[in-house]
Amino acid sequence: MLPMLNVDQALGLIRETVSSAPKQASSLLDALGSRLAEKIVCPEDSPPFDKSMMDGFAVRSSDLRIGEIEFSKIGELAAGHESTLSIGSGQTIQIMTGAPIPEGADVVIPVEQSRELGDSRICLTLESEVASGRNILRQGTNMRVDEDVIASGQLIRPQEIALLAEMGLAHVPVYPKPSVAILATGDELVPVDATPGPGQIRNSNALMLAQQVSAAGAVPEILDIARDNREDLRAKIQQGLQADFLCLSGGVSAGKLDLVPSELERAGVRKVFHKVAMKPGKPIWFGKRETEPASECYVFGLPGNPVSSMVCFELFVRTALQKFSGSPNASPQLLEAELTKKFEQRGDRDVWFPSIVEADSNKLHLTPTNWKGSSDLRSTILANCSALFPAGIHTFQRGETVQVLLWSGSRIEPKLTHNS
Ligand SMILES: Nc1nc2c(c(=O)[nH]1)N[C@H]1C(S)=C(S)[C@@H](COP(=O)(O)OP(=O)(O)OC[C@H]3O[C@@H](n4cnc5c(N)ncnc54)[C@H](O)[C@@H]3O)O[C@H]1N2
Ligand code: MOO
Repeated sequence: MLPMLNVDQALGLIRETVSSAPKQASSLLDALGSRLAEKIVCPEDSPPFDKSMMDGFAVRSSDLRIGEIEFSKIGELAAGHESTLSIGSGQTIQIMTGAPIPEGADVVIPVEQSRELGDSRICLTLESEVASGRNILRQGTNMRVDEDVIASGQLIRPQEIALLAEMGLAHVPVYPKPSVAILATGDELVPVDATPGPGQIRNSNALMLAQQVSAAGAVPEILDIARDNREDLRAKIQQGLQADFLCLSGGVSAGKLDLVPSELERAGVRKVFHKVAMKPGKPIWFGKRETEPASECYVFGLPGNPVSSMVCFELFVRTALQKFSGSPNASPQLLEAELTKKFEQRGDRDVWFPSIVEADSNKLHLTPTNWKGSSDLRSTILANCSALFPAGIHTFQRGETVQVLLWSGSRIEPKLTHNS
């Protein structure tokens, strides 16, 4: 029998298997959270003209010296307007922030350094020398025409939207946000608002996975629970395969009613891997339906235990979604943190242990929770990450460095010291 894959090998297979989605045009309003599918080249200089950075008086620097100097004011210029006047020696135009610098001027003296003398006479007071260009933002200072300004694959955040808007790009090429169907399987499951009968439990995985999908920038659709019979499962799998991704939970291990792998293969989903040497999450299944490009679907069979589903999503599904969405480096972002106490484990699988990572001014600190296993959701409430404790090492000492996977929707809080 082949040895079970490790997490890195499984991630490698996911990156090899998942291609990025065909690009499409998106309006700027809808582009938030998508990735750019082409690099963006600057179509015009920014700023497009030399502009004033202060409300003040535009003058020639050659007229300036320390002390008080009188000027004749020949006009006023607000942002959004252009002056037809040219400034000569001894002349000034009162200018507002953002207005184009009038011809002849090469300096703006802030209004705070001015005094009206009446009869269009202005006195400017200088306490130190002023060089040409003071308080003027020259055309093209921020970016020049034909420069590459945003790389393909860049995540579109509010500031990308603003820069694209500044460049006049109302529609941009993006990788579309993936649609993700979520299919919980199991005869024991009832909807969250139903009262469980004997042997039944509530379907908590579907809602959790939907939130993880949203946090990953994708679009979830929760399907009705599939029952542990081939007909129902088959019909719901067909429904789920219409999405870009299908995430099932449950039914992937070795039980008699674990029908998911065989029904997926029957539906034309080619298995890429089944089982990874990790805890929680060992029975995870991954495959791709590739009948025609238009109906490609990537399928994850996530183990039904809630913490297993959650951690497998964070490690594997997120990585696949990143690749599909055009991320240039799709992979879980692992941080390094120092153990606050000794930790011991047994077992032959790498353990991704629900833990608390906190920050002080110079490092991250890691405290494992009192986790009781794959069904123990409660411990995850205190936690914000999984800490990786590799198989084969039984004792991890306080102060040792461990790798940490921050969960989606979680943040790192400052570590409270004894004095605080
Ligand atoms: N003989 C073996 N048995 C098991 C193995 C194995 O290798 N050999 N692996 C174990 C491991 S590890 C895990 S993890 C589980 C995963 O099993 P399945 O993916 O087949 O999941 P189920 O058996 O359907 O459910 C497991 C557990 O989770 C509960 N569950 C399922 N769906 C949901 C849901 N939507 N919301 C909340 N809870 C859910 C379910 O009731 C079970 O208690 O298999 C081990 N067995
Ligand atoms: O791998 Mo299972 O997810 O331990 O419980």
